[in-house]
Amino acid sequence: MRYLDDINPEEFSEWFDTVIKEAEIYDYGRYPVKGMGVWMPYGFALRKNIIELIRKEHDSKGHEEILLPLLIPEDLLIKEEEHIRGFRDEVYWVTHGGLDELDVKLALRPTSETSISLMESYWLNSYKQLPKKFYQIVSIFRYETKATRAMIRLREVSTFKEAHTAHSTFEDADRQVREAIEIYSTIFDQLGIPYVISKRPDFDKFAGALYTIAFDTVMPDGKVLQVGTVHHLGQNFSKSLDVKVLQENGENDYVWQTSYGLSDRVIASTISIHGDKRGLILPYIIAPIKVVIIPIYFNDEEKKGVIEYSEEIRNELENCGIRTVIDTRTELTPGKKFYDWELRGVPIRLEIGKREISSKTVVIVTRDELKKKSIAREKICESVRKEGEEIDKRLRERAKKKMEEKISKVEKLELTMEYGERVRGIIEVPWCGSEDCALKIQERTGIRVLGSPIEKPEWIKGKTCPVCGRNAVTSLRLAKTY
Ligand SMILES: Nc1ncnc2c1ncn2[C@@H]1O[C@H](COS(=O)(=O)NC(=O)[C@@H](N)CS)[C@@H](O)[C@H]1O
Ligand SMILES: [Zn+2]
Repeated sequence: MRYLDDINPEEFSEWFDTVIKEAEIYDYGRYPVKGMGVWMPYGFALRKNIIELIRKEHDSKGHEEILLPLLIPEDLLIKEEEHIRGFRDEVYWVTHGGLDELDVKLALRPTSETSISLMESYWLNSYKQLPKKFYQIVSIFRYETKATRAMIRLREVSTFKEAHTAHSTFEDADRQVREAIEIYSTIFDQLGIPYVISKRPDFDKFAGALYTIAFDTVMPDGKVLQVGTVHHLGQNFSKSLDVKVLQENGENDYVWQTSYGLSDRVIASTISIHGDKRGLILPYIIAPIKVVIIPIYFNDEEKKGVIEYSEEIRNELENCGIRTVIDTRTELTPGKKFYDWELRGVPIRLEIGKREISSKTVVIVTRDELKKKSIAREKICESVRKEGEEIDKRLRERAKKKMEEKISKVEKLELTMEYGERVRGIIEVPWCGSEDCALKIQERTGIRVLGSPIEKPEWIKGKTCPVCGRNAVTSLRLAKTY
């Protein structure tokens, strides 16, 4: 099997670190600051396409893109009590300007609820302006003390999309949470990343939130990665930063807020979930290079015709917006070229030799199936687009099936570390709903509580909580996480 299924954590991190380097996506570990990596040209183009997809979904739902300063003065950052308690150990501070000590310490933003709320206290004064939906795609900084990893756990999170919304009522903010869940579901579906959506336990919600909803995916090594989160912030930040609007009833009231974030982990999971032993398999929708043409000839006589035919096809594909390259390198054999472009995950390869010219066809090989088939030269744009859609559909379905195989319902949970050590993927247990029991399960098994499904599952009917024996009201998901 070429795919990475059931690869163990060490092998998987070896595969990931090697592929992002060899495919020239991301240079990690050589830049002399821990937790900060470099986007290389091909990786930057991939990141750009993923950002465009994220932008499109936010813009289509009435979000306005803004840009807030990187630095947050200490007195502003500490305004919301719970927020700063949660972030205190993670904040980077700027203390000097040149040789001068700054009179106020400046934080590198770990996230921007405080700075956006301050600006909203100037911008917002009437309910007629609400709901307001802002977002920015920036670098944020967190002094992560757990092991840092390329794209997955960074100290400079270089692709951080943070959305911040303001509403007249609690209910409208709740509606926004549901809209954010829709936006994230669409983004992950387009990237073929499968996910489970869970309400985090209170002991693991975002600092300053009323509640947190998280998108988790299962990586090839069976460990779970939190790839997106949505938070209902209540009036916590609007009260501490005095964001009030004149309501319809003539009262001045604090706005209700939400925030939701994605990061470089979206790129890391797209790479990891679809990759195989040969390297990347990039979904057609976000591949920087959609088609690579490999001209095949055995002498200069043939070469001229084959290159001409290839250029004609490349030009036609480029003209219909399909990024296509012809690999004319003379120092590599076709076989070496196949290997190189498969490593880079280019979704479609066209092989063109003299036979194709005479039969007015091309040989097409899709990166996920790696099977050759001959298709007509005419309507090449349409055929390539159709093949691209088929690739993305197959990638999405394969990934979803793989994840579902790694989710198991467990009625009798052994509350031991040995049991926890053996867990791969996600386990779901019946749960009484008490956070105390959830904490006990986490402590006794050593695996992380992801939270509970947002819709109550049927299967827990008549089942009991593995800790207290009371009737289950919902299920609790647990997993080894990044
Ligand atoms: N150190 C990190 N490296 C890479 N991604 C991270 C890191 N920390 C968080 N993330 C990702 O960023 C997402 C949003 O971060 S968060 O803390 O949960 N939420 C916020 O910061 C809120 N302000 C919403 S933007 C997380 O779901 C996770 O996928
Ligand atoms: Zn219980």
